[in-house]
Amino acid sequence: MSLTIILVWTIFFFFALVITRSIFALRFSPYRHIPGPRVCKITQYWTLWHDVRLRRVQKIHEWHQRYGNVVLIAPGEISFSDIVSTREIYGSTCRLPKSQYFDNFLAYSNRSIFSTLGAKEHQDVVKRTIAFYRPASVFKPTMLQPVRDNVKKTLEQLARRTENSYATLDILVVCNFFAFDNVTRLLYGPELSTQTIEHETCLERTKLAGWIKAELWNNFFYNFPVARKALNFMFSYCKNKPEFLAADKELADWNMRKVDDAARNPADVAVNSLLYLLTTTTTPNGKPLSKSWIAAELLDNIHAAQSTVALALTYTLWNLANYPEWQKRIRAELSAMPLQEDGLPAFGLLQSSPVLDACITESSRLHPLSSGRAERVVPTTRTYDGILIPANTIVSASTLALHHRSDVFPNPQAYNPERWLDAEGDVLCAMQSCHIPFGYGARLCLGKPFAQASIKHFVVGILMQYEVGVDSCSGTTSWSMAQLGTQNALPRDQRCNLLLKSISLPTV
Ligand code: HEM
Repeated sequence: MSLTIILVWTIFFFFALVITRSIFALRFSPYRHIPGPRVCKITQYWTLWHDVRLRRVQKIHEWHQRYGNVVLIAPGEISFSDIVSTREIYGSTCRLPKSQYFDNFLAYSNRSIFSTLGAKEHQDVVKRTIAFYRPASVFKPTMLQPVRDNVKKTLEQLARRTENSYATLDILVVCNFFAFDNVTRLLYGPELSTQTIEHETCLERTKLAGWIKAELWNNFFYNFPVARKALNFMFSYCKNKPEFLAADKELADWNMRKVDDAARNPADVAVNSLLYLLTTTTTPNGKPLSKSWIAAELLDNIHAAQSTVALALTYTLWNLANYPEWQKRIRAELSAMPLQEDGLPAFGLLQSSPVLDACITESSRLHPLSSGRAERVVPTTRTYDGILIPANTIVSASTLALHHRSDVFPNPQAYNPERWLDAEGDVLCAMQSCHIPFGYGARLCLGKPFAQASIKHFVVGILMQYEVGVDSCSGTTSWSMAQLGTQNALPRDQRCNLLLKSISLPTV
């Protein structure tokens, strides 16, 4: 047979396959009645293509705007953007298991709390640490003081860099350092945490840049794990592996060294750290937790806490830089608060500061930071929002679409903290229900109270010292700040240059 005939037959079979698959998907598939782009009904590759381009989250939001609350995003995968379905998917009643996507978050071959799939298994492991993250624990002065100290140290560092007047700085880098120092302190305690805030070029800090690069590649690697293996193999003999390949392993090794240090010198582990809790906790049959599970849980907490908090801070400051009138209103609120010895208002007062709250909440509505794939699996055929969903379908809620519902948030693209100050009764209730930056229900973010306390302290510290502005020459624009559809939604340019101008707030 000649090569031409083989080629013709190959093309013929390919088209026959595509046509058969399309006819099946559009006429006979159990998903044919679900609204969504036609191409998504036929193949999963269209959504996958947007995923590796880091545009998945935004695309799904666009599809919700076009097709409504229920959208088929790939054969067997459905996204929702209404609160009733969101409650059913994530609420404690149905307790749907997480999808296999979370296998990507295994560390040292262990499942951390975050990557545990089944509801029952999750209930068993979350018991170990849940009390550690509760407001009653993290809002204790012993837990909050290190955060406040880190704000102070960051401000001292900024004062040197702004020479007490003004400068344009990449605030994302500053926020990354702050978030990293905070979480490492929470996890490992003072002896084993970074404690390097003074040294901008220390090992951990230079590695942060690599971790951000690795984050940008993760969507590709999660979809094509073989590609990661192949690249790792190709570069295995290179001394200097590209940062995006080496960073994850370096962080994992660095974290494991902390666990080893703790095992060698248990006296160095502070009693209020997560490491202490994990090393002193036992399984139901009285055995200590395995070293690799402890390390996996700590590593997962770094992933969960570091870039999310850094980005929450960055976007809050970016929005305030664009709306200086809200900075003034926060400062007016703060000016009525007496300051503690460390120069910041007491946390109790920050907790009841409606303008500050409204500005941070509105920022997290416009820029949700963990808006990736919170997928769950429907075990049996059932109805959501009046639509029959076959068993084993992967379901998720689109955080971006919920946060931009125009019936709940009029003019949803606008940064308008006033909406949170004005709303009451049912309107406020609907807004709160559709605002899920920390997830929802049974798997709600454990670190939410700690994250909120860190964000408040940092924003207040900055606004008390500086007017934050947009520097039109810096290259940071709304375009460069548009979020990428990654697990932690980074800005497109991975930087945020803001102008910091010193001010002095009248003291009380
Ligand atoms: C602004 C900052 C943060 C955001 C936006 C955020 C967001 C989220 C979201 C959306 C989830 C749920 C994911 C899912 O349902 O699949 C989650 C889970 C989790 N987060 Fe956070 N997070 C933040 C900060 C933190 C911090 C500071 C910590 C730790 C100190 C933390 C620890 C965790 C853990 C352990 C889980 C897993 C919970 C479980 O499965 O039971 N997060 N986070």
